[in-house]
Amino acid sequence: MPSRQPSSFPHQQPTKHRATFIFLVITVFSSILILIGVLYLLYYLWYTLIHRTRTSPLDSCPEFLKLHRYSYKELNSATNGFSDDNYIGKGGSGTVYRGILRNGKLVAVKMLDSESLDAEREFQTELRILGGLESQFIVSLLGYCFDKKKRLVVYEYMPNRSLQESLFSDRSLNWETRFDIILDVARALEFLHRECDPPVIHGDVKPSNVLLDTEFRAKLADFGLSKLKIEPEFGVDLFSQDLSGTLAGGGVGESPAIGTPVDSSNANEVDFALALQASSSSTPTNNKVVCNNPKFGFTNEKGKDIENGGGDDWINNKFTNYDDDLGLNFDNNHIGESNMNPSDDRKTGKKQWGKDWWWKQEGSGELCSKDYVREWIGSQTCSSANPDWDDDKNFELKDSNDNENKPENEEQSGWKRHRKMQEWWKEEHLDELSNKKVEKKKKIKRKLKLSIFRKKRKTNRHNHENEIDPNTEFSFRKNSKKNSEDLFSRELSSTTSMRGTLCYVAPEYGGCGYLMEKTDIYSFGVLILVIVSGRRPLHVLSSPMKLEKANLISWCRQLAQGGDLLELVDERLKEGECYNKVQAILCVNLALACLQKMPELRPDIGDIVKILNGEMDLPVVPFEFSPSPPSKLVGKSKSRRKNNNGD
Ligand SMILES: Nc1ncnc2c1ncn2[C@@H]1O[C@H](COP(=O)(O)OP(=O)(O)OP(=O)(O)O)[C@@H](O)[C@H]1O
Repeated sequence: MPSRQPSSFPHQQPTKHRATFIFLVITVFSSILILIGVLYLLYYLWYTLIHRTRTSPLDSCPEFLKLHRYSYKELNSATNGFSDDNYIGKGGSGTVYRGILRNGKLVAVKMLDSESLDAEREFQTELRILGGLESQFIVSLLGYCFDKKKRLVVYEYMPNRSLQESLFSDRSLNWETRFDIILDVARALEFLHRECDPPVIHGDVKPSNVLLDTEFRAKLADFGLSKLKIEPEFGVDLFSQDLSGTLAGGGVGESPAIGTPVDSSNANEVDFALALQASSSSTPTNNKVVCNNPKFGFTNEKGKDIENGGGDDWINNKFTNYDDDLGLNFDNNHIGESNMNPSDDRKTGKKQWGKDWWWKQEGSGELCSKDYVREWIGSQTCSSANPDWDDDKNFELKDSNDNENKPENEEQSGWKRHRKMQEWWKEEHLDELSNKKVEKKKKIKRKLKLSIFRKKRKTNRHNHENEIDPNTEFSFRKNSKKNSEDLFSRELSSTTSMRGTLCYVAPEYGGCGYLMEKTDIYSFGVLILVIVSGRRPLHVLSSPMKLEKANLISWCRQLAQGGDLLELVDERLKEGECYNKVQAILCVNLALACLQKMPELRPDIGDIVKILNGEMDLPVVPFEFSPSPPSKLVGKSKSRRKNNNGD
């Protein structure tokens, strides 16, 4: 049998070769395609990464897309290289310059301090919130510039600058203008609280944030500290909580009370506000402690009443025993004693907070308390048209005469005081600062685990955040200028350690509590008093008689008791009797209503506008007690008032 020959072999060979060839071609092509794909992917990743670092993180937010983004070059030429000629003013977060854009539009350009993390946060908050607001009572945000480390915000230009400058300058504002400004600010708040969805809480209502146009109509500005009232941040209903459960404990280590910040990392932020508020308390007896900050370990008012078996009288006491006046109240007899955690002895031993240090006059060679306050008071020691301030200047002179042995000019002594103030604060807060540092380091570690890509950036950022330099943490004049006028020219202002502005911030907020509409209402109350009186909220004067007027809110409450509210009106208005007395009384009474300690008792902004427009009567204001300074300091004036009242 013939063997089987592979008859098809000659035909199969080329077929097999062809198949191999096709297979090879496909393999090569697909390899090339895969390679191209991988290369493209790598290129895409690289491009995105590079591109991302070159654009603003704000670009991805829809709110910012509608805002105009200016180039730094454009703003640089608009402000003539940010020249001194175009310098308008300096605030806590940056410097403001006047500028003219290429289209001829006059603008105000705020250059934020690039070093400050607060500035970065405020920059984003300002753009996110103000960028979306449109109202004739709110300053318009025209655009922004984000260039490497530089952050600039462009606003409409307000020719008459801030209310702060107008109110405390030689050109006094007449009554009509003042009343209109009050109404404008009320309308601005009405817009924010009632017409915006979600409502916006401004968080920093004060004269330097009220800007005036050509006709002196006011617009609210500076939304760097503002908040949108959105859940869940605002999910905690501050005032419908079980007060008994929350307040009864109140001691150290127990649940913090309402309005008390939960985040211990923020605790530092409130401390100084509390300290100064503590210092404002001056009634030696009968004061109840309502500070609930666990850091200080004070027993709250209700807790104390319960201890004393008087729990049911709590609400009543609230209205009759409130001391105050920048807000929180402290028992002078107990601060640093029974209410204090023994572990806090360190704080109380050296600290003078429990004893009304700011009422105390000259010390024993130590930096006296008045000097601390002077630091806070700021520019009132500089030029002013207010007759009271002349007294203050005389006092300054007297001080320097007393110290003839140590001749030093105002600038030197000012700096010396400032340094001492910083040292004092550093010493007081050293432990807290290092605790904060450790806390934040832990946070960074956690965050680093979450992201590999942003590892480097995040580390840098947070390390920077951790670099707590006590010298800058609490600085009154971070950007101090050389001349002596600037030495005192910073108004009480938001600092890196305190959110909001001292004296304007509501007691329940205290720097890091929940920002609510009623927090703005409190600040608005202070603003009304400042506008009506032409005085700053905290104003230390030389003569004992005037010392009782140092705290504007406290003084106003005393006047309310005596029924002589018009005494509060700016002397410059009183001179020619050129003001509307009915409106003035209405304003002061309204302010008192806004300054209620219990936030829910303050009127809401809708009612305030109606009251100012004469469409609604002022609600009856519950009586709140305000103390006088220690009698040895104001003995004369007190007795005089008593006599006047026929007591
Ligand atoms: N749009 C504007 N038009 C005209 N002047 C302005 C404008 N914005 C701000 N200014 C001026 O610049 C000054 C500084 O403003 P800025 O908002 O930086 O600080 P501030 O409100 O005084 O203080 P802080 O930021 O600490 O609250 C203001 O007092 C005001 O005189």
